Amino acid sequence: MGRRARNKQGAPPSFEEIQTAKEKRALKKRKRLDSSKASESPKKPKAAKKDKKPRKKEETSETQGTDETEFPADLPEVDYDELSREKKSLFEDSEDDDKEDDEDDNVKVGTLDDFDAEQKEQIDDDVDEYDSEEENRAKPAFSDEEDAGDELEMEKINASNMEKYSELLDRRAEEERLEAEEELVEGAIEQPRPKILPPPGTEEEDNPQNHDITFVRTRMLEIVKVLEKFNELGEEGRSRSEYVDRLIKDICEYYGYTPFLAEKLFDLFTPSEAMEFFEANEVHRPITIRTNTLRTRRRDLAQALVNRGVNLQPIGKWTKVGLQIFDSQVPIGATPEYLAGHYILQAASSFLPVMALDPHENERILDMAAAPGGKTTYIAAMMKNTGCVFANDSNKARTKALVANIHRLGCKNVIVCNYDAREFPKVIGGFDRVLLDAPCSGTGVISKDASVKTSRTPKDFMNIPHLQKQLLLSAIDSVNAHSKEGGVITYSTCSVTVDEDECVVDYALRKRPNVKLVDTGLAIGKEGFTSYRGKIPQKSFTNKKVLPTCL
Ligand SMILES: C[S@@+](CC[C@H](N)C(=O)[O-])C[C@H]1O[C@@H](n2cnc3c(N)ncnc32)[C@H](O)[C@@H]1O
Repeated sequence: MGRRARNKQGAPPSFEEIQTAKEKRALKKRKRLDSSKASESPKKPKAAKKDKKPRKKEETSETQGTDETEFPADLPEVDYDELSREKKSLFEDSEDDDKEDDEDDNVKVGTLDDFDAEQKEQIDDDVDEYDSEEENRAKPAFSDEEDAGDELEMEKINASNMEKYSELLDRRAEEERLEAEEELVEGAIEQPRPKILPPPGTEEEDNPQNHDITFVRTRMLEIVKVLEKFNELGEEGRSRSEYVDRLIKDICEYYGYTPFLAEKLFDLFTPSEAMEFFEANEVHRPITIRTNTLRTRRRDLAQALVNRGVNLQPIGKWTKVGLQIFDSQVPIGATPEYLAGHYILQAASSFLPVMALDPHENERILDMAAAPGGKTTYIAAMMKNTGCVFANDSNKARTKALVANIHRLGCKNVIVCNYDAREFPKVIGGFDRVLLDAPCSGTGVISKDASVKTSRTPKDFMNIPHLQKQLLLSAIDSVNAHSKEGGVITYSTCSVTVDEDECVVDYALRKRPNVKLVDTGLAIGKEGFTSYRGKIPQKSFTNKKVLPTCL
């Protein structure tokens, strides 16, 4: 069965990851031991050269602590080395307009240099101790198999090796965290057939243990471990469903979901994937912006924002318009560049439906559920303000934000309309491409809207898919199947449930046999479900868009 793409950010390590890390660490320890022995050999006089104080663990965490206080709690932690590298690569990026970019390649961004200097200053204090450690310990003590050679060269921290040094510190902190997590789980798990479930009759919710979140968290991890290897670890006389029931209750207690939604979401994944999913929903998504190429280029925008004290980097290789914001001395939604429409605050994932739609210049495009316009304005930019985009939304109040964004971003090829999109084929048809970014339950954006955890009911998962199915049929009926290059529909939601995604597409394919699935051409993402509880007879839908074949 295909599984959903995992969002690794902020998620706890899976048990497989813990296991792999454990083996890696054992290997490293052996290497360290070997190299310590080697360092005692008289051939390495350096190890005994100076009498410097050994590095203290707390100093590493203190540095991290300072970093944390420098940033607001809702912003992600920053890997400054990575950031610095990415910043530099940002200015080496080849954008669409390569020629102009070449001219700007030598542009000097003062704050980038300042940033490098600051970064160096920050670690300068550590350098002496690092030197001493470098000399007192066996050299490859931090080393991984892959970079042991490089580290042997690291005589002293300097501009060229400070990134490596920082990576080593990060790795060490990560190792310690994993070890702690591992001990937590293994402490209870390593004995055969541990008794994790409360004895029958003591399950009552007034049992104070069931509300002690540390206890509940440990138990969740233990139960997941058992469920992953039930035959080996399941307690005799206890069924799998007893473990699952306890786990669902613990998920509700710990993360605050209703039992209905916790179970619905849990059922989409393996137990450890489910835990990663629930954990990821507790972590704020990165703040990202999309460059409005109708007004500026990403390089110029980045430079302007860096000059205002914004720490940023490109989102990834798959987008040339996205930037991730780490921290900022100014409100990102109120800079002069924002007001001038040089960018829009937009989740990186929301670029993807538009990239899959792949709008071309001079086409006629329908965005069926468009407010507040993040995707409409991207479509307009990709079309370079040519052709025509119909931006529709049934909610009149929301069209105000849509109009405001269209104006701010300078989109001149957009017509805003306010219909129930189910009626759209009767209003106007013959579009080259249609985007249906459907209204949905929001189960994929719980980190943004935690109210979903308690507000969604079983009825929602009947009514919402029903509307989505009707909208998708309208989308298909609004497209011109004979369109030269187009005839394409992209269906997207912010939800992870099969009812709202695969089942909706499956329904449309059955109702409109002239339609077929085509690849999105996106470089990221994973295959979705090919079957789910006997519901989906079709092939995988993820990373597919809908293409009506000629009638
Ligand atoms: C997920 S949001 C769209 C977000 C938008 N595409 C963007 O990128 O900014 C779904 C939208 O569908 C609209 N909507 C709900 N039911 C609709 C219907 N029957 N016809 C058209 N729009 C509808 C909602 O008002 C909401 O604005």
